[in-house]
Amino acid sequence: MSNKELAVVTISEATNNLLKEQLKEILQDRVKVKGYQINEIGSNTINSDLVLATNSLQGEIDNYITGVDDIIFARRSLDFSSLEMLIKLPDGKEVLLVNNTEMAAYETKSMLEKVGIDHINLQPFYPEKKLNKEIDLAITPGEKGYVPDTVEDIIDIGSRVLSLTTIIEALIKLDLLDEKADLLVTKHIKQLVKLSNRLYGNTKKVERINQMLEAVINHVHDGVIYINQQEEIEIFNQKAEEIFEMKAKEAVGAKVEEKISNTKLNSILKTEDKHLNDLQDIVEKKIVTSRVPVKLDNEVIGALATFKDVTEVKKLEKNLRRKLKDKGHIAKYEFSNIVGNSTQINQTIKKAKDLAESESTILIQGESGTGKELFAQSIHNYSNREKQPFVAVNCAALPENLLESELFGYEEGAFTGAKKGGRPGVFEQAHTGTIFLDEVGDIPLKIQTNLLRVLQEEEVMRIGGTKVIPINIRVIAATNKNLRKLVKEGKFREDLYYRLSVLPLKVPALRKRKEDIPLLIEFFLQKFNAGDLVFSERVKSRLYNYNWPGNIRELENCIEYISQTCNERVEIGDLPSHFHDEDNILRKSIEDIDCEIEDIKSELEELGDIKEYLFILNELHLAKQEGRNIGRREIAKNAKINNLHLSSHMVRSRLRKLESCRLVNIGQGRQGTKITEKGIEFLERTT
Ligand SMILES: Nc1ncnc2c1ncn2[C@@H]1O[C@H](COP(=O)(O)OP(=O)(O)OP(=O)(O)O)[C@@H](O)[C@H]1O
Repeated sequence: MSNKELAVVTISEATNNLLKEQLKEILQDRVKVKGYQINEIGSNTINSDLVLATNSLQGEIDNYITGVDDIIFARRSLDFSSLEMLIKLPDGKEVLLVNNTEMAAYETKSMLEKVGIDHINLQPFYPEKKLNKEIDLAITPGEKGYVPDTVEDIIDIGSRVLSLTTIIEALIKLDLLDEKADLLVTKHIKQLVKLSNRLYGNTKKVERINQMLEAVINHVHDGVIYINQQEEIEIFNQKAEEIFEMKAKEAVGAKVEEKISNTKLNSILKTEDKHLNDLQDIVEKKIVTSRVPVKLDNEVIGALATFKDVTEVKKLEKNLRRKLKDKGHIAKYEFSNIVGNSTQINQTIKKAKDLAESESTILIQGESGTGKELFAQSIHNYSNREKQPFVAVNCAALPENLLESELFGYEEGAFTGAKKGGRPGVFEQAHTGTIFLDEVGDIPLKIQTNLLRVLQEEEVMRIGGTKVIPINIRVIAATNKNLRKLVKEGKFREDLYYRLSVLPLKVPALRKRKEDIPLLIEFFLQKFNAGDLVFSERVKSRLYNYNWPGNIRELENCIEYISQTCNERVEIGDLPSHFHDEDNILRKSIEDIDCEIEDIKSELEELGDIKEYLFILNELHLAKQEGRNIGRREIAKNAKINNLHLSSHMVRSRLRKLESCRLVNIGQGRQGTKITEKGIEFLERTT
């Protein structure tokens, strides 16, 4: 369930239930829908993100609800299917129009008149109203209880449902229009088109469909075309403009065959058959088309088609095929390939082995480069499916339409060069084996819905296909994102999250299992044939204390870099620059300082007599303690007194060396040279 909430406020319980039902059907589990009857609100506060109240509560609702900024007053429309009966009533017939409030009665009257029911004489009637003449017929939108007993016949046109405009307004406010547009259009388009045709005849065309409907149609990701009985185009959405490279202005009103050859839409008017997911070449493009007749009273009044352009997918597909071929569908790694001996990694391996034995979906979570895929492959190879395929798909690497085809496949002929029998998606390829959905947190919402269905029903339908293919797979998903957070933000379906995270496995970050670093360094040195490289103590310490944001992958890259750039010995300066960035280094440990001091000591020893360096540092330290400056001449003089041969020139070169080790700071002119904190530490630890 999403964390968004919508409150529906009405007068009657019946209306409340009806509106809630309608909203739930559209919003499904994306938004929590709560119902309140106005009289029952009392002192209860409503904390929903959005309130949808019936129109008759305008002006009144403020007395009941405070602190809610967003209130939509529901406009409601009729259930179109019942209008036929009203059309058949004789002209001028007097009819009671019964509703639960005065406002609602007048609203319904005006709505009926707007849709063309203006040939009968509608008399609004509501509870307080007195009936001063006898009328034998009442029309009511679901409020039969208010019809006076004297009335003989009642036509119940059904409760008024939320108008499309209101639904769209709510979806916009809940930030869900993009996601729900496809669903809305399929639900409403047929009804509205039917109505506009039936009630307005053919003289008034697409302008009869309100602007909001057009907005919805234009939001749909597929091209949409609707033709009437005369084969004239009435609806031509923006996506259709793109696919057919033609403006709607040019298309609407024209015969479909004159504008677009080969849509086969006009034949649907005659055959009345449905054609779902056909693959066609239209305007030199590969298009997946679905066509359905639109019927009223069993009479075909038009035909509707949707078009999905798959040309682009085809191009991307080629590259992807190549990549996948390189990859093969086998899992190379086993648990024994996982390098490390820390308690953390050993526990993770143990848990993974336990999980491998079950058949349930596993969700592996961990930072990037921690070895999630390595674990997924090892789990597969440890499971009963080890001899079956292991198919990995990186959900973040592919654009939406390509990912869809990658997962679910295409039917025969979808792409030039595609194999006979179409191309199976990874679900089919992984049949009887394991599918590894890497970066699962990056799957677009639209595909999440399909994915959930495949996981629940254990069957797939290829794009352009009609048959369902049963599949038997074990799913391992991985992500470096916080899926729970994505669910809260509405970016990941909660139901899918629960479906995937049946068995969670957390792979620890490298910085949390430092003991493994030396083992991994050794392992990668062997891998890159650089086993005889010697690391200085400082390098070892730096690699140990580095925070490794890219985890093992970064360590692997680092060792590869070193193996190519260094010979024999690796010094601190040989590491890439970001290894020197303070932000990337964990707070230094005592061992780290010790190692560093050892390194400097051996470096200075190599340069000559270390005593000379220690003498200079000592002189600087004494001067610092006494709060005076000391120059290189004075140091040279004092050295002589102590039987040490150090010319002022020699002092200068040694100071430079000490500065490069950050043990001293050489100041300008009279400022003189100062020992640093690190210099003092070095002195204390070395003497
Ligand atoms: N414990 C380990 N022992 C040896 N090699 C490892 C280990 N963990 C990871 N690797 C290696 O590190 C690299 C990254 O691992 P992998 O691709 O499995 O990480 P990941 O967590 O799936 O990364 P991402 O989240 O970026 O997809 C691979 O080359 C893998 O072989």
